[in-house]
Amino acid sequence: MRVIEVNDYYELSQKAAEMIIDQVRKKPDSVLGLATGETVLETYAAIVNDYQQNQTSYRHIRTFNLDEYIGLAADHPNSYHYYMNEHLFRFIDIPMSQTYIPNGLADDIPEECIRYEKLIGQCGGIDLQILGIGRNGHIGFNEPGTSFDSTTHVVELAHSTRKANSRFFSSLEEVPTHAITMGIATIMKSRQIILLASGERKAHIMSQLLEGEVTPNIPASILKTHPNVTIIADKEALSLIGKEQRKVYVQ
Ligand SMILES: N[C@@H]1[C@@H](O)[C@H](O)[C@@H](COP(=O)(O)O)O[C@@H]1O
Repeated sequence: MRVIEVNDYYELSQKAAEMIIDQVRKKPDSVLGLATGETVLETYAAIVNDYQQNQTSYRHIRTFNLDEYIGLAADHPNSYHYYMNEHLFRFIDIPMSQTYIPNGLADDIPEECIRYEKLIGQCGGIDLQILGIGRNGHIGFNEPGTSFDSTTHVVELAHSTRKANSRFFSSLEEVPTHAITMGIATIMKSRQIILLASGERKAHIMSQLLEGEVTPNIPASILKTHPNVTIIADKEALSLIGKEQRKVYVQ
């Protein structure tokens, strides 16, 4: 695991976009794993900007999103389907039929999880997975305590996660209680992973992640055992890292 330290959120977004665009140019039929949340917003904006300036093509790219709320329709403004269309897909030349997001309205949700997991395999697995990190260390919606062997599954969202995500809803009650998420084993099968962390609100979890053990209590800690993980984090997110850990990880 290597950590690239950047000055601020702007630089983080530029760097992340650059690495994704690089992957797309090198392998135009790449399978990308995508995340939602606030952190990746400007990365997507930078990708759109590059598309408009340089016409990088996504025609043969396939994408798999990490997660989706259960019970929100694709056109609900807080669904991750809506988020992805709104911030990325509608601006680039990717055919919508090549963009996959778990269906949180499926009649048979456990079956949907199995289908989604299989589909990733049928597409050859994920070349590059983008991750954000929750303040409790969650990746996707894999909350603390999730088995490292988990594949795509249903989760009950932690109160802290619902509270954190309630900023996008009009009230906490409106935040769905459950979601479908790729599992930790699903994420770990990706050939390359980039995790993004920005701002002071991620400083505590970043120090726990970099200084602590590999433990299911901090789902992101498993990334330390993956052969190709890059963390892009800004100074604020790395502000609580001790000197020794800095030497080990930070470039
Ligand atoms: N399911 C998402 C995650 O995929 C995301 O990475 C994380 C961090 O979000 P943010 O970037 O808004 O801090 O929280 C959400 O719960």
